[in-house]
Amino acid sequence: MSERLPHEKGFHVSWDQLHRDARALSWRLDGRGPEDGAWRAIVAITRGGLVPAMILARELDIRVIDTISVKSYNHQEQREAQVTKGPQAALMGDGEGILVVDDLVDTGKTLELVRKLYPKAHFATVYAKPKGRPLVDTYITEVSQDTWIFFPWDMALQYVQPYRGAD
Ligand SMILES: O=P(O)(O)OC[C@H]1O[C@H](OP(=O)(O)OP(=O)(O)O)[C@H](O)[C@@H]1O
Ligand code: HPA
Ligand SMILES: [Mg+2]
Repeated sequence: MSERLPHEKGFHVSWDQLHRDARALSWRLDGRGPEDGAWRAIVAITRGGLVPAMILARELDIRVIDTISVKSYNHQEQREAQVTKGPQAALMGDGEGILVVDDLVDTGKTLELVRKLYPKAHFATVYAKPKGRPLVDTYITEVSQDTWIFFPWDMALQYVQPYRGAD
């Protein structure tokens, strides 16, 4: 977390916004697969990639879906990523025709690791920050590096005091 916090700004994403942005991502990816425009499968990077992956799979009519789990570790300031669960090797090959999906790219460490494993895959995220942008092929919305993106699964509705009448 050391390099993740504190952040100057917050970008709050509702379920509705995420749904719209993931749909927009699917329109951008439609017909761009290597064989007649088709994608062979979607691979979601857990856990954040699972929700966008479902929406893309629905929009693009892709029914072969697998996952890759990447865990980040802190070793004296340096964040290292490690794969703790991979997708089916027979499905993946070098990644040709595979759409690898995540919710966002931040420093790019996660995508860097997955890219090394599947260099021919297409990497798509809904959101991107400048540092990670070179590692993603297609994304929808960019936010600055000092912005923390708050996803709907990490939030809850809360009571707020009226503008007049607090304390
Ligand atoms: O570009 P990076 O700096 O690597 O950061 C981006 C990754 O970090 C978050 O996942 P996290 O590792 O927090 O796990 P989660 O998806 O299970 O929440 C996010 O969902 C991306 O996968
Ligand atoms: O901005 C972010 N929001 C949520 N999770 C994240 N993981 C890396 N960066 C972020
Ligand atoms: Mg993640």
